[in-house]
Order: sequence, then structure tokens, then C-alpha cells
Amino acid sequence: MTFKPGIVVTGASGRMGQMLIRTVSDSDKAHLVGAVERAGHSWVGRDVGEAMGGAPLGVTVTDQPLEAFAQAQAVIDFTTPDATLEFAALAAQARAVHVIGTTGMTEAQIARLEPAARHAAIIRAGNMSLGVNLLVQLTKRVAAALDEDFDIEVIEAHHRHKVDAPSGTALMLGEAAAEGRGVALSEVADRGRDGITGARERGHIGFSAIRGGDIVGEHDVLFAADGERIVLRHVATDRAIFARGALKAALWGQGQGPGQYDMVDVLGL
Ligand SMILES: NC(=O)C1=CN([C@@H]2O[C@H](COP(=O)(O)OP(=O)(O)OC[C@H]3O[C@@H](n4cnc5c(N)ncnc54)[C@H](O)[C@@H]3O)[C@@H](O)[C@H]2O)C=CC1
Ligand SMILES: O=C(O)C1=N[C@H](C(=O)O)C[C@H](O)C1
Repeated sequence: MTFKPGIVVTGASGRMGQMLIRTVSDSDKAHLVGAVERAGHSWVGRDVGEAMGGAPLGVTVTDQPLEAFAQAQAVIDFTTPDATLEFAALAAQARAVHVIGTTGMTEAQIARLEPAARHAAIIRAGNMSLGVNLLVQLTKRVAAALDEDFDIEVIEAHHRHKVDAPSGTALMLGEAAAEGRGVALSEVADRGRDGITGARERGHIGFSAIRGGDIVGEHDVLFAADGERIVLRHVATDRAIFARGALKAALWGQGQGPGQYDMVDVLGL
């Protein structure tokens, strides 16, 4: 019989949490062993399937992450930066693979994952979909092929509830463009233009964010020169693409030693 890793989903009631619960419980390659929510949340103590408005799944939502992680081979975590830092330490203690989809982490917060990654595999990406990770590779190639006559702008659109900007995906695309050009993104990023900004600086990479309605996630990388434009675009219409990628990462992580990985490693791109 093939071994099926046990998976805990954190942020179980969230937009991604619910999608992940469905994806893991429908999978024949893994099984759901835990669902974590923050203390005081109305779902704590309830069966997660029933809380989602469906049939019981035999998993009670808990606010005790370490107890849940101790039963699991992987934790899939799409929550907040503070919660993710707490979960990284606990997943490392439980020697469980930690798949992190949470965005909006600062450089200082990302650096704080390092001690946990000495004990368990951490797989982190601002976007877990195959399409976006392919777009990242294409962006790097196009940026490397074009000179600074082409202005690079990353434009993203998301639903009205999103709390961080630029999106994690936009930052991945910006990093890829900067890498293709052989520059550090921190040196050339233009984030949040407003007022008399002055003319666009040659070689800079701009970011713009749109927020509204129920947009799942749309990303354009624009290369604009005099007389022509190239646009690389990804449009997400269903959060299932992120959940499928996260589950793939949790399964792939079973064969890995401690360390930090991303979806390029998982997908072999
Ligand atoms: N990497 C990727 O492919 C994707 C990443 N995301 C990111 O995932 C994150 C979550 O997105 P959504 O699901 O839309 O947000 P959401 O707000 O719907 O869900 C977050 C959930 O985390 C829970 N939570 C917060 N603190 C917690 C704690 N200490 N313990 C347990 N649960 C806690 C909240 O109660 C909530 O249910 C965001 O950072 C978003 O940008 C979203 C989609 C795809
Ligand atoms: O918050 C979201 O919804 C999404 N967040 C990720 C991001 O910040 O790029 C991925 C996806 O675009 C949806």
C-alpha cells in the first residue's frame, strides 16, 4: 500500500484554507489530519467539513497548532506573516514539511524562517500555480533579451479583501525581471507612484496594484519601448490552482531534507 502523508491546513476558514481542505480531502495521495484556526474563532471545536457547510470530514478545527502538527507529515499554511512565523517554529519542532503560501512577509520576517529550515523542509512561494511559475521563467528570459529601451512595469489586480501590495506574485515577477537584467530589484523598484513623481527613470521596474470585487489574481509584465510593447499575462480564475500547487509541494517535500525550497524546485522548471 502506498504511504499517504497526513496534512494539516492552517487558516482553515479562510478563502485559501477552505479550498485547501477540499483539495486535500478529495486527494487520493494525501489525507487531512488537522485544521487550525486562530484562538477565539467560531469554527474552533467544530468538524471542519460541517463548518464549511458540507458533510463531516472527521477533523475537528483546533487552536492548538503543535498538537495538530505532531500528527502530520506536512502543514499547508496560507495565513498571515505573524502566524506563519509561529507555525514555522512549530512545524520544525514536529519535523513536518511546511508549505508557505502566505504573502506580505518583510525581508526581516523571511530571514526568521532560517532557524526552522535547519530542522525541516520549508517550501515557500508567493504563487503556487504552474502558470505563474512558468511566467516567472519567461519574464527572466524576456528581460535578459531586451535592453533598457524597454521599460518594465508589473501590474496586478486582486479582490477587495487582499491586505498586501504589491502581491507576492508581482514581487516574484519583479525579481525575475531584475535577475534577467542583472540588477538588484531593491535598487530599481518604483512602488506606489503618486503626485509629482518626475519622469520615469530608465532601467527602473514599476509596480501598480488594483483592488476590487472578487478578482482571484491577474498579473501583467509589460515591456514598453518606443513603437512597440510586449505583455506577458497570467489570469487566475479559480483558487484551486494554488491549492493543487500547494498539495504538490507538500508531497514533493516528503523526499527532501531540511532547507528552503520554492515552486521552481517542486515543478522542476
Ligand atoms: N502563494 C499562493 O499561491 C497564494 C497565496 N495567498 C496568500 O495566502 C494568504 C491568505 O489568503 P486568503 O485565504 O485569501 O486570506 P483569508 O483572510 O481568507 O484567510 C486567512 C486565514 O488565516 C487565519 N489566521 C490568521 N491568523 C491565524 C493564526 N494565528 N492561527 C490560525 N489561523 C490564523 C484567519 O482567521 C483566516 O481564516 C495571503 O497572504 C494571500 O496573499 C493566497 C492565494 C494564493
Ligand atoms: O491574496 C490573494 O488572493 C493572492 N495572493 C497571492 C499574491 O499575493 O500574489 C497569489 C494570488 O495572486 C492570490
